[in-house]
Amino acid sequence: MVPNIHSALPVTGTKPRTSRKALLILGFLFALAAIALVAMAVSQNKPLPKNIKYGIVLDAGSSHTNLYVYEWPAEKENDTGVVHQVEVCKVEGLGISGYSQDTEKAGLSLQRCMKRAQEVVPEHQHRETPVYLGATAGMRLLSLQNRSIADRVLSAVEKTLRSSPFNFQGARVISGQEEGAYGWITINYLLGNFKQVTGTSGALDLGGASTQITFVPDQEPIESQENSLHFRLYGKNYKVYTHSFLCYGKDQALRLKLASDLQASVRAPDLLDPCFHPGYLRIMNISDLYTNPCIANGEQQLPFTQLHLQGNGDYQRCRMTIQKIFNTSHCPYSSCSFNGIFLPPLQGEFGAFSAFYFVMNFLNLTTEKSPVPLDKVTSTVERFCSRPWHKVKAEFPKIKEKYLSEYCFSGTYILSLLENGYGFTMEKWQSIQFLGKVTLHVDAGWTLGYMLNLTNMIPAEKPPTRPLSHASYVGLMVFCSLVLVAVLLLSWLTFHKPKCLQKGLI
Ligand SMILES: O=c1[nH]cnc2c1ncn2[C@@H]1O[C@H](COP(=O)(O)OP(=O)(O)O)[C@@H](O)[C@H]1O
Ligand SMILES: [Ca+2]
Repeated sequence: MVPNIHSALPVTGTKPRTSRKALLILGFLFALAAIALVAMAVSQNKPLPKNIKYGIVLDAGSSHTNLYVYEWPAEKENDTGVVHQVEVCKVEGLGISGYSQDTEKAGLSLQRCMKRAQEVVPEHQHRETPVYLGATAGMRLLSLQNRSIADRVLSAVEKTLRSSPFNFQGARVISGQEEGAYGWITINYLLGNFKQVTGTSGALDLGGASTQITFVPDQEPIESQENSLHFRLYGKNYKVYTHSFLCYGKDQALRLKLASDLQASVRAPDLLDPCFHPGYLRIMNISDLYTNPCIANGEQQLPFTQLHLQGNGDYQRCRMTIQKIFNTSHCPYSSCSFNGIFLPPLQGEFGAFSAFYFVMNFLNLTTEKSPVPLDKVTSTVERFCSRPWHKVKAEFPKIKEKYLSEYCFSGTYILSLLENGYGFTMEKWQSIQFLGKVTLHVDAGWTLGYMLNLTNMIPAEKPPTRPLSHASYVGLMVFCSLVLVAVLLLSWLTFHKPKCLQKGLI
């Protein structure tokens, strides 16, 4: 019997409509689930609101104190180069070691910059923000001279720091080794050298009372223990040479030179000084010259109390007088810098900062992209020294007279130290870069390295990395969800639609 097509109509007509509805609902649910999946993945993995951390370090140098405020994203703490310097506050007045006569003032002097730090760090983060003070060569010298006064100065600065709302983590004199090591860590961290296969960069720091040289030498082992440091950073071992020359910062070196000139002269109160400009005159108290352990005795034998320095701006002679403060007569190692201190052959690139930079920058010797050749540096310093003092003063009326009058000596001293002291030849000179800031905003110096170390921000081993970045992860999740929906739709069309189409019902 031929089936009655008409009688079948109502039956076959209602069934597909019901299953189509069900399929539509199913499809809708799947799409909804897929969208929910994507939404969940996005919301779950989107970066948390930016969580910034702060750290404060006070660099209590021999000439003055600087306060640095650093910030970094909390979630990237163990990456390199993520720390920014958000503030540098220059403390007015003397370096803390200069308050030996009135130790309380050392603490009070820091108050203005501590207030400034309170404005920079958001109030709700004051309590968790660590504050460190590291004192360098000025305090090293004061400790050698009078330990109890040095301790009183440290107690006074500690009192000020403790009374601030920040998390006080200590005020101490750091060793010359630490100063060298942290300067080296700072520049290599900021240059990203710890995570690259390229080598590290050496660090040259010139202060007022000490100077540091730090680099990874080719030669092993490092012949003297006290010049040898071992680090394991981001899964790599570093054997680093460092030395800090106490009394060879530029201010103490000038005193060493004057004391040596006095010894060599007829011991008259008038001294012709080739390291100052022609026409420059400075009157110094002899007692000021012999006030610290850099210059041992000698004062008592002098028949006058004041020294009259008269500049004659002679670079070559200045170099010769400076040369006398480097003793190169003995070396108990395979090679030495001066004063019998071990120095392995110089290796790699060097970043020279602090006063190395201030002086070279003043002389316009840091502006060019590639390093200025040694002979050009020498002729620039030579020319500058020969200029009459009144002309120099007239040209730079805004520069502090103390700095301006000493750029001739400082420039000559830098050349003597680097060329004769450390052995930077014409060729090796080209590997020195004079740096004020390493990256855009961060000053080169030991403070950042000190903070990175004390906050454990440089891990010994490589931190585990996620296989995918956040963006690729979300992208992949979206893509997979879309594929899922497409497959479901396709399978629905493949298994159901043909049946309906066959019957011409859709
Ligand atoms: O603008 C400048 N021009 C020249 N020298 C500067 C300038 N600013 C700072 N200095 C010098 O840089 C040196 C900084 O030494 P610091 O006070 O850090 O001593 P330290 O590191 O030996 O303890 C001092 O000799 C200071 O006079
Ligand atoms: Ca310094």
